[in-house]
Amino acid sequence: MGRRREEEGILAFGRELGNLSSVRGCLGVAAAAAPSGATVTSMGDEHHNNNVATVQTLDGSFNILDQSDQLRLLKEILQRHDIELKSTTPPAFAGGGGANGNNEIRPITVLNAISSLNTMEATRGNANDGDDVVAKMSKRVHKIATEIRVPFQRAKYSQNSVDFDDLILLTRELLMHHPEVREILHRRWRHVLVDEFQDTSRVQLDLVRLLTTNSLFVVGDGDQSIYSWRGASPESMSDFELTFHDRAHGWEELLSDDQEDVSKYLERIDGVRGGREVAPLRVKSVYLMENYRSTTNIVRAAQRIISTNSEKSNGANPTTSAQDEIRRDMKPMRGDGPSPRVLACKDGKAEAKFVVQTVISMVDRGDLSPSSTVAIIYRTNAQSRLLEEACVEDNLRYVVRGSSGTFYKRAEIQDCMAFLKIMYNPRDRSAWARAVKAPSRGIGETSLNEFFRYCDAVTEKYAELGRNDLPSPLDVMISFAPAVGASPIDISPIVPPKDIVSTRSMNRFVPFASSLRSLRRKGEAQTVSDFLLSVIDDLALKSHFDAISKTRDEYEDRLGNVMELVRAAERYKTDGPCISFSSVDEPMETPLGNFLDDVALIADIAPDELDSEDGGRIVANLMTIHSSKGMEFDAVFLVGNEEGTFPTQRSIAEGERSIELSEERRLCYVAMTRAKTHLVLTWRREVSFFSGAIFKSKDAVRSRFLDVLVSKQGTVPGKGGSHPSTQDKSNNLSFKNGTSRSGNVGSMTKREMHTEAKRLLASEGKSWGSWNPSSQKKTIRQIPSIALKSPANGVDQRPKLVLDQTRILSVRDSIDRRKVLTSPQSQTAQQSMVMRQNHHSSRNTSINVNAPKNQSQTAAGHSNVNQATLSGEPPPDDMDSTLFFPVGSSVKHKLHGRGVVQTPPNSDSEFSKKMLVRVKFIEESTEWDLPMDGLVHTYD
Ligand SMILES: Nc1ncnc2c1ncn2[C@@H]1O[C@H](COP(=O)(O)OP(=O)(O)OP(=O)(O)O)[C@@H](O)[C@H]1O
Repeated sequence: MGRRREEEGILAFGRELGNLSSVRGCLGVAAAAAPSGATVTSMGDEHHNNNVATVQTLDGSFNILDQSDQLRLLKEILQRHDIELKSTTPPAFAGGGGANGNNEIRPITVLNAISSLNTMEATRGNANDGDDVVAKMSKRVHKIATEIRVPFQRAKYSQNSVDFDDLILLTRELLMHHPEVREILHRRWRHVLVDEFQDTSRVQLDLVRLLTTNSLFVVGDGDQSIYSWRGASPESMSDFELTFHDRAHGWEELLSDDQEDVSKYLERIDGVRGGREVAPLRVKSVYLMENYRSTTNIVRAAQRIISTNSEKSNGANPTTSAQDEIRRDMKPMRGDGPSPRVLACKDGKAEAKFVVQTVISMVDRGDLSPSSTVAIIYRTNAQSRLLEEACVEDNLRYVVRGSSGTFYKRAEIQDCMAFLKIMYNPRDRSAWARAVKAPSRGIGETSLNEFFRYCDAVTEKYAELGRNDLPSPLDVMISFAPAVGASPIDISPIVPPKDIVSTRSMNRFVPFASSLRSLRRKGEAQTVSDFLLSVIDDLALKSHFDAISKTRDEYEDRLGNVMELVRAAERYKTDGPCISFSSVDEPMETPLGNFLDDVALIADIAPDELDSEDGGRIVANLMTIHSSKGMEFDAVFLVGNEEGTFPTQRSIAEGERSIELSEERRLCYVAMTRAKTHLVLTWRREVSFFSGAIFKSKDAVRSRFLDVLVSKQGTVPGKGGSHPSTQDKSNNLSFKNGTSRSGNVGSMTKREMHTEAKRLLASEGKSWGSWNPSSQKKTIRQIPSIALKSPANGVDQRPKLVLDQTRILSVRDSIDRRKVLTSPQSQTAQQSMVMRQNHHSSRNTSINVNAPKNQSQTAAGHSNVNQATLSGEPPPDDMDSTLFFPVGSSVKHKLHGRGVVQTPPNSDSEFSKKMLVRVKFIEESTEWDLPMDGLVHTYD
């Protein structure tokens, strides 16, 4: 509205350079604007460690050091101070000193420690960023970081350079201690907008405060705060009012030298004369109560995950927080949609297959169109491997989003593969080029070319001599190793290396050649997966992955990927030793060859980017939860929901109310809220883990997040929640404003409920108009609660609807069942009859706030029906059908015999509510939709 652009400051705190421009600009402006002498780091003396003797200065043309620049500088400083990151004392436990399993401290750890100390120093006196990290630092890391923190700073500033932390910390310091600089920025930016406010750290918040004069607009969702590991403080959002409300300006209490009357100050910077009254800041919170993205069922399911009730450790005395109230009042605008589904799969392979085939069948059935958007979301990058393979196998187009890219193209995977390739096909020069650099051995391009030239010379000489025992490049490299016993091939007398290979290169080749010789021997005895482990150990690849990782998380992510590669190689473990050099001339089908071929097939198909010309087919977007932030998809599949995977083992170890576990919960919320219409959550009954030197399988435990979803009581049985039986049954209406996904209300369709509600209201002489939401917010109760009588005390004017626990009528009598299930058609018809019958009983017995409990139980139980006695494990009461009978699992039915659970129809949102399971029976080869209580699992 005619406002000058420069009046609006948009702050972005992301680490990506693009996003940093505004913060850089801020410091740039500040530095340029600072009067001579008020240089950015002059506050070093005042506020930094007193050891900073020399005042360093930055000018406006400073450059920003990225992490590799920082590490280089750090190593220099460490060297100058004679500080060794390696320790002479043996490690107390694997990974104790550094992430790479030995007692070496990683340079990145020191860098992060310095960052935390700087933040602590800058925010001294406050419970602030860095405290936790400092508390968790080892003594040695703390000591080193303390010793070199100041020299490191000084070195940076002397080069007129800053790092990412400095951008924020220095700007904050500058604005705190130089009112003239602050004023320049206040004049320039009168309106500040911060997006993703939930991800701001305390220091960033200070910066926002310092820049705020009289207008600040922040947007965020505390439930989506997923970057606490990067310093984000989820409280930024909830404490917003506390921070700003009734303050004269943002920087109140942050500055000691702020003397000027605020109204005069604002008049001055506005250029307005004449005593305008300046009101204190008033925080106005606007809750966006309409959700245009997701269906009601998805919104309610996600709310169940995030609600504070689900965090109660013992389920006792569940209270509803104000935040929960607001969440519950959220009005989804897209109708109910299908229920989110929870499914158990046998293992990772079955899970991947299920997800991919479900996507394909959803398109076939018309639930999705080819242009629909689909995401397959997982917690860690390594999980993409099986999903990618399943996509390739079933010809589903896919793309891996996020920086990690497709599995087999990840750096650490390609490094490992390079060694396998040179073992299998030593003439693969690209593999050599990669292998010699993993890790760096000082073998550069020149040395490598010398090696290749020497190989060529050997080939020529052997041809010239007419010899048919031409050594491979691997033989050639191994021939450089010092002879151990009788060397099988001694090439040097035939082609002397010194004519081609320099001494410098030869010195580099010798240790590498020794490693390769020993590895080749192992390859002749070990399976592919064991051999891969030998490659990783013998060549110290973990240290290499450590060195190429910027953070500990990145290192762990890489290790996770590599272990996933080993797991992929396990497929060939019964095929014997991976390589055989006994018949070099005859290409043999070796396990290693088979593995490489299979990988090549997947790697070749795996797209880096999708060709838009190849449109017309649906694309699955594979990504981690973190990468999915901000996106939305018609269908979302969230996989790997087991304890230890999601939430992660590390967060579980921290305890139920830990920051880590809360963040996992928010991650789950973020993932679920990416879905617009379809949401499927899967977990694996069996997962494998690496123990000692082998993979072991173990029974997985369903994620506590899924427990919350499938538990009718809305609590977490076992893992931090009380057992369902101890819970208040009235908590059953899990998706209050939408539909119930489980059986209790599911016996009535929504239309039926409305009709029923109207009928009851009419009989009570009430009308829709008399029903008012209690909340002042825009509360929408799509299915109003109805009661025959209002409570006597008249406090709550909302009538209540109490439905009984009835699911569908269990036709347990075998003769009845035979009659009912004579054909799929008659079964469906009969089933609806059963549903209607049940509905009838609900109406008569249960829509009554005063109905005695046993009355509804009688209706629910239909206790006059004979109980079928089937051997096996009956389904527990608090689970839904698809959960308990995973697709592909074997089941037994008294009449139909053995069968296999089929994919349920996605389009039929009533299906899971009716607790039906689709089964294909072996003898009849017919598919039936049967009530789950007539089925039992078979494990043979
Ligand atoms: N007023 C509206 N009318 C119709 N659709 C809307 C409206 N506002 C938002 N939407 C749609 O709702 C979806 C979510 O909006 P948007 O991405 O802005 O939400 P968000 O708050 O940034 O979500 P998140 O933080 O969860 O990623 C988008 O598809 C958007 O087009």
